[in-house]
Amino acid sequence: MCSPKPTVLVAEKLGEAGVNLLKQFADVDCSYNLTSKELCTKISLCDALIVRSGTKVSREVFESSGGRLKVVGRAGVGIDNVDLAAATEHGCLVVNAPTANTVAAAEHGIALLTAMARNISQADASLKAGKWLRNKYVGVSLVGKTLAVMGFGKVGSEVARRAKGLGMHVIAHDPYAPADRARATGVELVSFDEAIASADFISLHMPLTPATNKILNDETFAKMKKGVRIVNVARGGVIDEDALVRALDAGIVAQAALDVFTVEPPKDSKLVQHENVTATPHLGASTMEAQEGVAIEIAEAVVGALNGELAATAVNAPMVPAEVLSELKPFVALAEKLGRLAVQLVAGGSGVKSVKVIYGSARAPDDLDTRLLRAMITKGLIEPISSSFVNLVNADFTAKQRGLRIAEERSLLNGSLESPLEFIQVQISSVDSKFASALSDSGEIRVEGRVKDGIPHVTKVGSFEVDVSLEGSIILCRQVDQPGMIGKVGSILSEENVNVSFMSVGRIAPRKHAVMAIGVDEEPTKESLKRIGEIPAVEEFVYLKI
Ligand SMILES: NC(=O)C1=CN([C@@H]2O[C@H](COP(=O)(O)OP(=O)(O)OC[C@H]3O[C@@H](n4cnc5c(N)ncnc54)[C@H](O)[C@@H]3O)[C@@H](O)[C@H]2O)C=CC1
Ligand SMILES: O=C(O)C(=O)COP(=O)(O)O
Repeated sequence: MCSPKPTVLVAEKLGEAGVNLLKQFADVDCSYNLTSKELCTKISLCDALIVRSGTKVSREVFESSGGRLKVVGRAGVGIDNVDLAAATEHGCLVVNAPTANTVAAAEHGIALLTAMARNISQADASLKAGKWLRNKYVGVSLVGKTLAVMGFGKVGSEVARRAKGLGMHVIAHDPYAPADRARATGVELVSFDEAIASADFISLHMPLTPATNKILNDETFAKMKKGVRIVNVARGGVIDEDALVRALDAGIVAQAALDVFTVEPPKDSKLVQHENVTATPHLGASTMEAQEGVAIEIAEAVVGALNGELAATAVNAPMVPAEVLSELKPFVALAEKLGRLAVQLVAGGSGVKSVKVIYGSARAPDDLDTRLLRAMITKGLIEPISSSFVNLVNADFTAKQRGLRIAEERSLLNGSLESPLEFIQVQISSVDSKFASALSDSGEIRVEGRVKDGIPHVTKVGSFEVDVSLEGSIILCRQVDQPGMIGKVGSILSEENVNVSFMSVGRIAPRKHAVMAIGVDEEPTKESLKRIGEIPAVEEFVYLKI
């Protein structure tokens, strides 16, 4: 029998508090040191995967999951070991634990900086080998020296604060960091060239991206002060390691202290064995405190994501603050239902390519984040007509892949600022409709909805005003407006024991055309739908599953 609990694969050592937290909610499989093949085999039985930096979560892993894998949790910061594009394409959320190991990484950076400056590891090894070399291991002082912090993010800024405490003159380079935040720490932001040319010490704290890959190379080493010292607790790949060996041999770089390597564990020992290199095996985040913190942070994020909550630390989906989310929640449901409604009104054979969404709101345009709503409209539009599974993670990607363009517009209203939205309107242009009355005067399918008492309602179909809660399924029916129509349709449905939850009639003018919208709790049989269609005054009708 299938277990009702989700299964979480923990593929690398995770703090006990995190594992215990996961166990309250899921079946937890702690399997370390899996080969890529073993991981690919296991993953098809897992709903979530938790890794650190030692596991490559490649495209193959997502492909092998057969759609079951919903969340990858990175128990740490760097997500360069996770194929984010593949995760997004497979609708798999990636979350990380971005804050719990910041101080540990910064402290390790400072530990390496000071250990390197005073030859601690070399002197220790020499003493243990029975030598007493006091003249060989004369170090350099830190006070008054210039430290360039490359990447002034969470770790970089903590390193900067600590280095200032050691009496160093700290500058930083970070193209995206706000200058006032740097200034508040007493650090000047400078250009890349200025940073590397004026530094006595360089400490690397940027993520590994295509732009930072091998950012320290033969050319940039040549621009540095002779005798510069380098610390790397970021990612090995930001340094061209062969170029670093050459720079060390040439004396351009006097010393390097490295916690991270392009390939881990490093295959080529030339760098690690170099006598001017101090090396640790990726220990930046490895303190008792950081590992417990990271484990709890990631376990909470993964459990939340498996419960359908939007993760605050999502890496490949919009992060929606809790207060914004609770405000938008009923509109999220409305958005999906309007998408479902609109697409079911399209006549078979018309490809849906162009959709316009209008958000009616009294709030200023930048006070409404529509990414969540757009994703849910996309889900509503695509899921009824395909086998794709669409969620917040892959909505934009899936729409793009299907050639579906979604344009968004704001209609600024004068109403109350209390609610984030008054209405959402979905238009599908250049298609035929199986319910001609859903077409507006300008020829596109148009449905509009509002939230009433927390429940989504459709309030407009084409040019007809209706009012039906979008809870079960609905029958839309256009007829010549005349007495007795509601009774006729209602009695056909009651004969079938179909419960009518809601009924509303929208008409252009008395005794002309009207559109009747009927909400039903059960699915009517084909026969009863046929009988509704045969009522003489009925001109067209459609049954829609919401
Ligand atoms: N050795 C270890 O165990 C650990 C390593 N790390 C690594 O440390 C690095 C920094 O982590 P956090 O500070 O938490 O990340 P963060 O995202 O807070 O900071 C990174 C900073 O780098 C900047 N940046 C991006 N591109 C840049 C470029 N081309 N030049 C200069 N700066 C650039 C960003 O604007 C950002 O301010 C990451 O690579 C992370 O993976 C983090 C924790 C532990
Ligand atoms: O958080 C990070 O980016 C790290 O590099 C820490 O890696 P780890 O979790 O110790 O494998």
